[in-house]
Amino acid sequence: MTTDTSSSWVIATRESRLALWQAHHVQALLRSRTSRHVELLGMTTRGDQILDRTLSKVGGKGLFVKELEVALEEGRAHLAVHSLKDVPMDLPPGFVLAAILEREDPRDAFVSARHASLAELPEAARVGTSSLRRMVQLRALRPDLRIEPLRGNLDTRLRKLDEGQYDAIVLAAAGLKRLGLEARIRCVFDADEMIPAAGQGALGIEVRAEQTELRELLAGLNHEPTWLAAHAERAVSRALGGSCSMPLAAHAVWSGGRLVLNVALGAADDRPTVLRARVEGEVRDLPAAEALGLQAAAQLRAQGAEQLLAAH
Ligand SMILES: NCc1[nH]cc(CCC(=O)O)c1CC(=O)O
Repeated sequence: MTTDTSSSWVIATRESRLALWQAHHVQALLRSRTSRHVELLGMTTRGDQILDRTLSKVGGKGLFVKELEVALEEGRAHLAVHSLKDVPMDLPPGFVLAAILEREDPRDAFVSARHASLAELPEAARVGTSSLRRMVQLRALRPDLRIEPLRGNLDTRLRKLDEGQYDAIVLAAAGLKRLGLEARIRCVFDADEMIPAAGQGALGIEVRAEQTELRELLAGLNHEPTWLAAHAERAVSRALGGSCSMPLAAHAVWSGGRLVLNVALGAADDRPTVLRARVEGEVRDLPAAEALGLQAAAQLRAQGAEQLLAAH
């Protein structure tokens, strides 16, 4: 089924405030580079319908992406804008990432009404967070805290904090900044101490592989340093099995022309173990970026990643 969309590019997007901000951002960038109309097609995904449950228990991040891919497949839309963090490591056959935009702040943020930082939280304070990755790292930093699941879109999470369900919450700085909620951030975590998720803070644009004209247009939006860093991060996850029920952190930064990749892997159960590794290299192309990711994964395996993964 293909409709006549020859005069416009249609962007498939989820309808959360953050997703719409991101889609409008890409729409504006594209409008300055093409004479075609650029329109949005808002959609509700399975992931949005079940926001009250921990995602890793109901099938993972792919739930935010699938419906958008169906729209691309059916020709109702041409490109899908995603938070790269939510994009599974392997796309279905026929789909490609056409561009990754320059990364916004990749760090996690600490939000609280009464407390200025994690260190200032009283003993046994309740901290809400939505990801296993944050849970295991928070537990390593402050074993006394009561770390509790927190689901929902950004506004919902902030509301639950404001209602007093938690003493503090931890979430991505990028989302808060994009929505003009930066003032809610009391402090950001050092990315070495609370390592971000693969792709955090970056936007990925997905298209059907055969859309050559569109891919050329989107190549102009690609930010090469972010593209390489994100692929190194994503390679770690793929090498370890790529499941989002895995509390894996992977974050790469450029330093003096070299790419430095920090990774951490925790246990999904109550064990306090967090394995960490740091690798770096001169990375000039995609194969080198992915090789760096594999090297980091190998270091985690050498420390016993298998036993942690086996428990999932
Ligand atoms: N998992 C949901 C999600 N996907 C992307 C972001 C934030 C923006 C980004 O990382 O690009 C968030 C919210 C969060 O983790 O707090």
